[in-house]
Amino acid sequence: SVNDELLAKEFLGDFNTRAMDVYSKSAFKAWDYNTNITEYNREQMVNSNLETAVFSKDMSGYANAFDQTGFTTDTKRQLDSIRYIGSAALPDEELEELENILSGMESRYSTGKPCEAGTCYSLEPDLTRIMATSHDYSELYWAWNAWRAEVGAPAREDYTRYVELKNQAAIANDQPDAGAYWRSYYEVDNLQEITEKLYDELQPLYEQLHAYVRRKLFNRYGADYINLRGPIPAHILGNMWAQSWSNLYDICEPFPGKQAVDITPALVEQNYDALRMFELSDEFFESLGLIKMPQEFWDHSMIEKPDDGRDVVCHASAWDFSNQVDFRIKQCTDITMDDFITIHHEMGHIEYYLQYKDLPVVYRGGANPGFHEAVGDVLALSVSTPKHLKEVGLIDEVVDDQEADLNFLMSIALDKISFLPFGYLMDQYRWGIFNGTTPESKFNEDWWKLRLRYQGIIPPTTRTEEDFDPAAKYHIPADVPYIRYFISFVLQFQFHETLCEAAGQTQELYKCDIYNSTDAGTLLANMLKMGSSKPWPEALDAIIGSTEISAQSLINYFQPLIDYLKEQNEMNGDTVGWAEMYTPKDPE
Ligand SMILES: O=C(CCC(O)(O)[C@H](Cc1ccccc1)NC(=O)c1ccccc1)N[C@@H](Cc1ccccc1)C(=O)O
Ligand SMILES: [Zn+2]
Repeated sequence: SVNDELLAKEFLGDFNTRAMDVYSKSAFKAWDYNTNITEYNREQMVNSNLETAVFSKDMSGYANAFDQTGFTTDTKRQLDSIRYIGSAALPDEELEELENILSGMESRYSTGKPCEAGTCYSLEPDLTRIMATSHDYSELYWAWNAWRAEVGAPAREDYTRYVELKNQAAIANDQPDAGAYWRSYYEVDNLQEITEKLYDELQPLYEQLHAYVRRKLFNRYGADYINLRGPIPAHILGNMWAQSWSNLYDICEPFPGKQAVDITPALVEQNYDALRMFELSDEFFESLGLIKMPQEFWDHSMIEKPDDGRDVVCHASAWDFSNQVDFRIKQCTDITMDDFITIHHEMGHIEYYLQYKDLPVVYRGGANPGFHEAVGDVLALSVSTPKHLKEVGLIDEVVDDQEADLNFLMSIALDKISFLPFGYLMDQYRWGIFNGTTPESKFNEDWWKLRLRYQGIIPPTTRTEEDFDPAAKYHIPADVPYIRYFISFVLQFQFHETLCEAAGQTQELYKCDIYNSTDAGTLLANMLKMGSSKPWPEALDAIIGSTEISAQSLINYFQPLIDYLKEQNEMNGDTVGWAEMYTPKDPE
């Protein structure tokens, strides 16, 4: 083996040039498929991925040939990131099988359209709108079941083979299973302990919100469907996966009519379209002195669902074409507050791409995947404040008192606190499958055990192993890890706290809006510029001055609401938790 750092650096330079070319070609093929799902585009993408895998395998061989003794940390870090190549480590035949399974699962999910009485319903926007706006127990029941029948159960066979191939690839990358391989992105040997500790600290907040919301749903749907000491039926929480409950704001509002916080009506009234929503978001990023979206972004992004009958992957994503020029968002934007927030989330990914675009390709990633998910959400915390929404004309007046504050905190909690158990359980579930704890015979049973244990929800109707409900959530058939979002939801409040200090905002954290603060922007940008060139505690230290991830900032932010929820639950005589199992009545 070669112990020559000059040679290693020459190899790394050569790799960087060739990798940009190879990755760029396959990104454009993937873009063509994602924005126009056809058999031809699918095959083009699969073949391109197979070519990329040949390149990755070659490069991994070269990187492995170096004896790193005495090499600098940076050279070692770059070589190591080239050595581990994911599914490309599979033999050609297995890799092709996996690529076909992956694109097949993605197609099934993205083209799924359940039909009823001659009308067919897409997930976005049709079923999403029903789940968000309907108060009809049986209509919600239909949408919830129809989606799972269409894209869940049919994915089960593919998923079983997917698990085998993913584990085979992990072993070829010196990892015991695919879950261990995914966790290795975080470069710590105790990620499960870290996330479990965070969850234990946050669980009390969730169970207060759960009890409060259960009471409100009891008032709406009655004792036939809601048990005040039990779990909540999964289909009446305003979201297809019960992962964010902001669409229940109308029945959860602490002080009705005191302070409007839902801007969906205003967006529609003021004739906002997707482009104007994107421009408003970009303007916020620019106000911090961050890099604005380049012209290519505006020229080539797909920000609306095409109306020419094409099938597209509607689930939002942000793309880096590895050529330091092309950066795009693909989103089927609906004119809602939810989608306005998602725009910031996706633009946060693009901002990260722009900030690290001149680093070596191997360092063009988040400090850890949770960092990448947090960037846009941090800015959205400022954008969502009544103060900011008034400044951009989306609400008429700001009421500045305790009651208005609680209304606002409730609207944010219904997104952020409700998400925590879901963000936590998604990969608990998949880690359990990958390490063999959950056998194929219990794929659905174990899913609902976790959904009950962490979210306190139950299916509205009996589920069996004929079903495969996890596959009704994009990230499962799309092979996208999820613990990144749980970590992001904790990190984003630590970032928010620090950026608010940098912006000289001294009042309560939940009132802070960093708009126009280039001091805050600079602090954020300096961390983003690091990409994945250093272990994530160093990036965390660079922005917040500590290497520790902590739930304390999130708890501080919501403290007034937590007190309110405890008071309300006690006043209603409601016990927190969901110990009493029951079966909701079937809808008429
Ligand atoms: O899935 C997303 C947003 C899509 C995305 O931006 O995270 C996207 C997912 C994805 C899609 C295709 C392939 C891989 C990942 N991720 C990115 O576009 C992305 C990922 C890593 C780096 C840069 C961009 N959000 C999650 C969780 C979430 C986050 C924030 C608010 C609400 C909900 C969800 O909807 O369940
Ligand atoms: Zn994201």
